[in-house]
Amino acid sequence: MTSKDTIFALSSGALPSGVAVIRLSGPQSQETIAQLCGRVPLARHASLLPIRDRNGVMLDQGIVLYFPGPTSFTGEDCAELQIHGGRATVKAVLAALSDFEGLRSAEAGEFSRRAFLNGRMDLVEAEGLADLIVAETEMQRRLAAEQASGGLSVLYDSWSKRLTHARAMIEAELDFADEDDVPGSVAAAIWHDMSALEQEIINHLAEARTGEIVRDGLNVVIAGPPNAGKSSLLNHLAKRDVAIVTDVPGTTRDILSVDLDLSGFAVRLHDTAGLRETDDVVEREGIRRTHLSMAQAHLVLLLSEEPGADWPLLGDLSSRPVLRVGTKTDKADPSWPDGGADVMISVKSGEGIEDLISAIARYLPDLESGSALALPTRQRHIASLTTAREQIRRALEPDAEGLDIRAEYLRLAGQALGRVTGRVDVENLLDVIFSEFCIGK
Ligand SMILES: Nc1nc2c(c(=O)[nH]1)N(C=O)[C@@H](CNc1ccc(C(=O)N[C@@H](CCC(=O)O)C(=O)O)cc1)CN2
Ligand SMILES: Nc1nc2c(ncn2[C@@H]2O[C@H](COP(=O)(O)OP(=O)(O)OP(=O)(O)O)[C@@H](O)[C@H]2O)c(=O)[nH]1
Ligand SMILES: [Mg+2]
Repeated sequence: MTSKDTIFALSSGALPSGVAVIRLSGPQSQETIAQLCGRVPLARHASLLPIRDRNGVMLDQGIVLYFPGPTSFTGEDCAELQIHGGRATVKAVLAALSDFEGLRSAEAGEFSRRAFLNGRMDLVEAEGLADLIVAETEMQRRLAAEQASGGLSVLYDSWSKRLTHARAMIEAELDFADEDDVPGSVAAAIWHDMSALEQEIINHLAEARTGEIVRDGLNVVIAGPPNAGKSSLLNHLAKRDVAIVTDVPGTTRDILSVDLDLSGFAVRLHDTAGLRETDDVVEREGIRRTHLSMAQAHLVLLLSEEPGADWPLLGDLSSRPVLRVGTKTDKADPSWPDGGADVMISVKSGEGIEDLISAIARYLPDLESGSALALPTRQRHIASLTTAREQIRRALEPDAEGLDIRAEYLRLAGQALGRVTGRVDVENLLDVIFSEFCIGK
């Protein structure tokens, strides 16, 4: 399938840059390059060519590439203009491209979308590619790279195959059980495998939390009474003055978030409004938001200058894991009790900060270095995988209805899996039947 429009876009990053890459995809890619550059380079060979507008005015000299479909990134004819990355240069070349009839700017993700529609990659891979581009930490990169290169797709496809095979066996038993060349009760053997498959999906889904933490970061909420030093800690860990710090209790009202890289993992730190009874409407709204973010946290850092006194007051604040952090140790009399603090810190002296970071790191997933990260990451996948699991469970119920109904549950499970990779197919059911038995004799 080819799209009618030829699309183009600046595919490299922010300008100015040393070199800027403009990509084209669609039926007019070749003709556009011919007119713009005077000739079309040999397929997949870089050529240094002039780039001229329709009046023959030279805009730049660039490295030009032509990738004929279907063996291109999108599966369509593609081209690349690698030009000087000045704002005006890029603007002029993009304007020259707009002048061509039938060419238009690409929408967000449109190259990948075409690659998917042309069967160059599946949905999971396309999503992995999108994650790879925004990956900021080593773990995010590894997770996205595994997904973009088809690691997850292989797993999901193998599950789909098993479901299809099971259905084929049931179909065969239903349709041809009275014929000699189909072994009797062959379907019985597949229930064992379906039960194993259900368990594999359960195990995979059990890693969804890890996948989400790796992809979206560990959510760490800094909470505690006003003036405890929450914003000071955020600034200290972020190594910049993100939050306003004053000695006025109730300074922070909005939630401020900062992303940190902790041993290759993304950690999202949230500074919050100090918890106290107040009549100030704005501060009350801030405190309401503090409670909301605490409820969603993977970890709450409960800060207090007077640990022993505050914690009982703060009471059962969080249903989430909590680290009790005593603050401003530089001010405190060393003989004071720590009130059961997990860590004592001072942002002024730096004391205890490394201990705090180590304590937070203990809440990060324990992943083997170098191993493939085939984890579910997106709600979309998790929802469909859960549906698949539920349908398999139904098919396995001991008092389930007849074979035909149980086969239907397996079909629905396969459909749910197919929605994950974006290749819901039914055609290969017949292929499997014919390859396993000589029915068409
Ligand atoms: N200059 C440039 N660099 C780039 C990209 C690009 O589009 N342009 N990529 C964009 O994401 C990534 C590389 N990904 C790509 C994936 C497939 C094909 C491609 O043309 N595949 C054909 C032919 C493969 C071959 O040469 O053997 C194919 O698979 O049939 C190109 C780039 C990263 N670097
Ligand atoms: N000596 C000392 N002072 C600190 C330390 N940490 C914070 N402070 C001071 O404590 C005061 C309050 O700090 P903030 O970081 O604004 O406290 P907060 O918990 O964000 O307060 P609210 O936003 O009002 O809830 C400021 O005057 C800080 O300079 C510390 O480690 N040592
Ligand atoms: Mg604050």
